[in-house]
Amino acid sequence: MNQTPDIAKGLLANPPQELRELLGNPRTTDEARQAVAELTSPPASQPPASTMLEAAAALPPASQPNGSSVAAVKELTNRSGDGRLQIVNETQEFTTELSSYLGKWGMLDKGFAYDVVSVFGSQSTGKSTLLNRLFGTSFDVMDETKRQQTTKGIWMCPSAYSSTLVMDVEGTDGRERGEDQDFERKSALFSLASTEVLIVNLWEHQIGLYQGANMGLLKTVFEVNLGLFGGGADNTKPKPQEKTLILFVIRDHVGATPMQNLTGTLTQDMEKIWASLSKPPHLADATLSSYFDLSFAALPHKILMPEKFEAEVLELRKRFTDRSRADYVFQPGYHKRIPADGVGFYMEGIWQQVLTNKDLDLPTQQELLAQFRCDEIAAGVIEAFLVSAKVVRRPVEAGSVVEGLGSLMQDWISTALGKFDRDASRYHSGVYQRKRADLVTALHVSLSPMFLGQLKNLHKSISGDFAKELQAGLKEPGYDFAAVVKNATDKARNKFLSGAKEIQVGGTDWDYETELALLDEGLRQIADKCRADETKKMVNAIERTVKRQLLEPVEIALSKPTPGMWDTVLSTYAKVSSHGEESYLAKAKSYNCTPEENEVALGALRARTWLALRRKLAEQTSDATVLATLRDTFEERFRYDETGVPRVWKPEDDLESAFKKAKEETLALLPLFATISPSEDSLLPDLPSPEPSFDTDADPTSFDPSTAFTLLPATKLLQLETRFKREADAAYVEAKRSMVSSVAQVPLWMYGALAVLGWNEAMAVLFNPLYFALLLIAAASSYIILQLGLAGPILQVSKTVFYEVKRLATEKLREAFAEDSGASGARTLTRPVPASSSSSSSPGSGSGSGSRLGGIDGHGEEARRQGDLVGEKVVEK
Ligand SMILES: Nc1nc2c(ncn2[C@@H]2O[C@H](COP(=O)(O)OP(=O)(O)OP(=O)(O)O)[C@@H](O)[C@H]2O)c(=O)[nH]1
Repeated sequence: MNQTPDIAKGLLANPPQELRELLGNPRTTDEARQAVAELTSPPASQPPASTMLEAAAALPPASQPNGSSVAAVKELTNRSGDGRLQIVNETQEFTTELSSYLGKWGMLDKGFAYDVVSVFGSQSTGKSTLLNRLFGTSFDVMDETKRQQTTKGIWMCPSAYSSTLVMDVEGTDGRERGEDQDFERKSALFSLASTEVLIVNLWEHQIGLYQGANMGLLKTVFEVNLGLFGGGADNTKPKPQEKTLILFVIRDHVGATPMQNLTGTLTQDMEKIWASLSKPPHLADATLSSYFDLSFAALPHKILMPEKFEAEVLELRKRFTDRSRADYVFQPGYHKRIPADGVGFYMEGIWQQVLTNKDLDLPTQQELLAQFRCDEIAAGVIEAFLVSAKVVRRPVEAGSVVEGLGSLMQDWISTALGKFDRDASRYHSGVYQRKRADLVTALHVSLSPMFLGQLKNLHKSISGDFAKELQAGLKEPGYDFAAVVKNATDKARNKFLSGAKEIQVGGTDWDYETELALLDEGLRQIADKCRADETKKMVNAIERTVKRQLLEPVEIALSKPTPGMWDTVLSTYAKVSSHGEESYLAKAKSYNCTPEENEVALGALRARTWLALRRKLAEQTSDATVLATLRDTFEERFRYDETGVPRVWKPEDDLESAFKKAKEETLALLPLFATISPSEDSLLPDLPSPEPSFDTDADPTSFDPSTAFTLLPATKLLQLETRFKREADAAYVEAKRSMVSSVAQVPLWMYGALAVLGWNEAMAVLFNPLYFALLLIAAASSYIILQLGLAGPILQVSKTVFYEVKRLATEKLREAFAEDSGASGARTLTRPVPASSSSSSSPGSGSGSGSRLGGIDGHGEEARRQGDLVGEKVVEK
């Protein structure tokens, strides 16, 4: 079972001092930190072995628990197709694939935690061999048998042991290029612009040969360096890191000459070369050490002393990997401060400049790089930002209020700026700051519609809640309208303000005041509408009360017409109207109505009160009502006496005078209904103006002020007078009749005569038991019939029976008399009739016969008539 993760965990749980320093070092990669974090936090599952390897590879070998195995993995990678890249080919073209290769090599996210080393030296001096041994790279090594130049142009390969990019530069002695030093100069420029450590590879026996190829190379390097980092006369631009380490690796060091001597000789040679340079005036005093540090290493003969060679190579490797060593070569002062993800673009730019421009302007290159990379990073950041924002943008556009939108927006901005800062802050500071400001603006601009949308949605939702709140408040018993509106408004405003402030993003000039003003206006309109509705309801309620108070007294007054009736009506009207207005004003106080609104509402109330009065008056002065009132008045005077007792007209009463008086008095009241005419004109009310603007839906009818006090026209009065007279006359006739009928009654003396004449019969009945019993039975039957209410039906049945008997008797009698007459008629007709009698030639006989027949017929008809009369008389009896 592999216990490496547990060991690593234990180590990381209580890290040694070196590891702590490493984690605190800004050059330690994010990847390494991430892997350490994963190991130290409790894992959901075992971390993959690759993560462990990556983490270990990202740490310097000194802290690698199993460094050799990691290197082996990387070496394998380097030997594969992706392991190296020719960044500049034989025709001096720069590769287009450097960035993608850097990605494959896992270098892009290293930030500044990477190093660049390049090697210079004569051709076929074992440079590629040295690099391969030192860094585990896979540069081509010369075939011993052919002795041909192998490295053409510039190659790059990552180190297997650290985040180091290694460049193998074509040999500089120009044996195969002739004396053309063009490429040598360009490659030196290129290397110095991007390299921290320049390895100068030379044989031990070349040292001291001042005129050798290496010396020419170094002179070129120094000259180029002055052009690059000398700054020229222009000191306005910031200088890049200007120091470079030159590491002399003395090959085939046999040890005969002490190292100290060799380094001394080389240093002297460098100083000589430096002194021999033609420097610009402002750099006349510049020393070699201002621009270069010199370092030395020696390696034994690879063929003759292979083991020693290997051992020394391993030792030399530590100077490239072990940060704790004093002679560690990648000191921060040498780093060219190009972030790893910009190396591809930067090197390409440098090479293009090298090809076209002899005076390479590094600050401009770094600015260009910064601009390019900052734009790229910002674009990536914005893309991720928009993806996050898209999820929330939809509901906002659909009209929803997204809770916590402000925090979300802040998070997106923080995340975006965090990413941008992490990647872009490594570039040119000025450009980074500028691009950051641009990014912030772009982020704010892209969020601005969401801010405005959320404000609108807040406005809408709060307006809805406000209306509901008002409705609920107005349903409370005894509510105070002004207080309800104020509470709801305060609540709505506070909600809006807290929502609007929540989505305010720092650094923006986003303004919610405009929307707040719109909200205020909207709330005011809703409250006004509500107030108008409530005012209408209130006016309607007052109107109902006013009508109740007004109409009954008016009806009573007009049903008993008197000359003072209009005074009563108008004073009631005035009292009720003013009471209604007072109660409106008392209630309207809490509605905060404006004086204009009060005026309109009061106008409406007055108009409606007047209309109600007018309608009632119209109703009371309709034909039927006026006639009924007159009739009642007339009857009251004619049919009842002064004490209210109904009159029974007697012959001695003066019916005509009484009738005349009652009729005249009643007719005198009719003109009262014609116009509203109080005893004093001052009692006439001021006519209200018809309501034009208040609740026209409720009662749009208006009235004509010119006929406001007229009720009945003269023609109508005449009609009513005529109709009334007719009715009064009928009443007179009826009274007269009743008087006659009372005159035709049985005289009193008849009752006396009846008592005297019928005394004996009455006594006979009373003292005869049979008659008396029959009388009692008859009385008892009558009583029962009356008690059961059968008198009517019995009477009806009796009548029916009587009429039926009468009819039958009449028919029988008629038949009987008809038969009797028929028999005598028949007897007359049986007499012989002369033949001539049927002849019509004798006018005498004709006429005689005719008169006889006529006599017979007239006799029969007469007899029948007499029979009928007798029959009828019998039946009547
Ligand atoms: N004497 C000696 N020969 C070496 C040493 N290292 C490598 N060689 C040999 O030198 C020859 C050239 O090696 P390379 O590594 O190709 O040299 P190079 O400088 O990269 O050659 P180019 O790329 O063509 O310029 C090879 O045949 C190696 O075996 C060394 O330390 N001493």
